[in-house]
Amino acid sequence: MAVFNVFDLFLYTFPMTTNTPLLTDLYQLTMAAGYWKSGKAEQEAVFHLFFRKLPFAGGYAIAAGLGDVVRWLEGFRFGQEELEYLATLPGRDGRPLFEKGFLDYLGTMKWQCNVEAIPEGTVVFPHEPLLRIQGPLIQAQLVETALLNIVNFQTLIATKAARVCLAAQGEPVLEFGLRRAQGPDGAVMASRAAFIGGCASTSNVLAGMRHGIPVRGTHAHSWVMSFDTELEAFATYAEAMPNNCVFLVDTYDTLEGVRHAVEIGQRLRREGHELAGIRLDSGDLAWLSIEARRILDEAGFPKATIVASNDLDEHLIESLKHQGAAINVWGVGTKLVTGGEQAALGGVYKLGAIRDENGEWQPKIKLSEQAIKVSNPGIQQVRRFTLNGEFRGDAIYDEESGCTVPTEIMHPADPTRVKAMPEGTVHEDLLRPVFRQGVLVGEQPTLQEIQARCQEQLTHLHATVKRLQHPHEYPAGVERTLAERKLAMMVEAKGKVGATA
Ligand SMILES: Nc1ncnc2c1ncn2[C@@H]1O[C@H](COP(=O)(O)OP(=O)(O)OP(=O)(O)O)[C@@H](O)[C@H]1O
Ligand SMILES: O=P(O)(O)OC[C@H]1O[C@H](OP(=O)(O)OP(=O)(O)O)[C@H](O)[C@@H]1O
Ligand SMILES: O=C(O)c1cccnc1
Repeated sequence: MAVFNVFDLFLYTFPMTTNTPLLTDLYQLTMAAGYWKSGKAEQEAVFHLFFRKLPFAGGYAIAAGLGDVVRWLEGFRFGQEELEYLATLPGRDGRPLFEKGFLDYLGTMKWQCNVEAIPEGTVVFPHEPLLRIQGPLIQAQLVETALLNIVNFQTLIATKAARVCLAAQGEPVLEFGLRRAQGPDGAVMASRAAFIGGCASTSNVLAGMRHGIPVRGTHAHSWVMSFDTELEAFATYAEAMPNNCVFLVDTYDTLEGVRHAVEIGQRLRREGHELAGIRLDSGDLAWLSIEARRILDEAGFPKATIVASNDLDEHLIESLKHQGAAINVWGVGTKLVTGGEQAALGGVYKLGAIRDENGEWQPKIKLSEQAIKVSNPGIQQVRRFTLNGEFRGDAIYDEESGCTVPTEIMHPADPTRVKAMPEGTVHEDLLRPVFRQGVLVGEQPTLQEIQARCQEQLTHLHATVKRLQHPHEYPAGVERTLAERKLAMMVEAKGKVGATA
């Protein structure tokens, strides 16, 4: 008889053990086998991870996911179980897909790449490498899919959270998304990213334990419905949880619910506790919140908060603010943790350069019919220019050839649009070392520090860039020397295509 222990059952039901190099697309492994077979595996290469289009038609994005990338890369090794599984995979003719020699090679592989990254919580723009991976071609290739998976999703959600939190104008945003998130792993990653983007807390207790995010919550309609009356429901909750009383008042009649909350609030006060607030979850949130505020204030509860939830996003919050809603805390779930109108960020991972047999770097370019999709060649760095505390422009430049001074930034899609950085700007390079030859360097920031960085970064962006709709386009592009080199490479590559056609 098969015997299950509880732990096995848990892993079976929730296989959240994604910390394995098999979190990849099969083609990475078949290419790896090809690199190994053809003797290219150890050739040094540089890849960049970047996105081409800002999410939510917004003016900026927030880099996120690096912490999980670091954890994944630290555990990057092929164990016995993984190798045994790969050995079972058949090729199209039914014979093993992978040679034993290749699997033995994978078994001895040790992560040895250099990784540079833009710190989490930094505001970032299209085409800027968020990560730069330099090392043996086979290794830099094998990590592509997992890195994209982690960074694309968390950058998307951190950006959404930043938009929601800016709309809430500094009032706390509680992330309520677990029940509607994209599976258990997606939910925990979303809670992490939402916190980076500015959320005050999460209802997701596992994310709280994993990442140290404050956990908060109210109660559900089921609590009220399980009693004969709403008053009895609030009274019983107050007895059980006197220090966590935010009553959900809209199960039957919202304003009557607020009066019941007040009645129990008075009882709590007599017993030395305080009514923390109420939550509205349906109806006209602007009108109801104003009425609820009046009732609470008149009853002597000016400090009781009014939490609102119900399919909120940054646009609804902005609208409710314009309507003068008396809401002080915003509960946001589905549209935050799923990205709402945008389900994914389209980040990509492209080869920038490869070292030839003479030890020289050969820049590489990927052509496209669409100018915006032609990749940037070289070993890239991002230089950010600041004037009087305001971010004024970002230049992607090639580290080998350097950044010209004074710096001119060419628009990524239209090289005739050039922005010269004004005199007096100070600059910093955004990509910083994370791994040196496979070894983690420096202290990793806490999630609280990352959140603080995000808040601080946003203060340096002009308000027009942060506008929810039709934001001003921040000047982020390619530095002139790199732009000219790219153009020359495009012409040369097109010539080669023409010559062979
Ligand atoms: N004053 C307002 N201005 C703009 N939108 C609002 C306002 N008040 C509520 N909304 C939004 O309108 C949508 C519909 O609200 P409504 O109360 O009809 O929700 P519902 O989903 O039908 O209610 P229930 O949750 O009880 O099913 C929600 O997304 C809600 O956040
Ligand atoms: O609307 P979202 O932004 O996704 O926020 C989360 C929603 O989840 C809950 O509703 P649900 O109907 O699941 O349970 P409830 O009985 O607690 O309201 C809560 O009341 C919110 O409305
Ligand atoms: O605590 C809450 O109020 C809560 C938690 C999850 C989803 N909706 C609301």
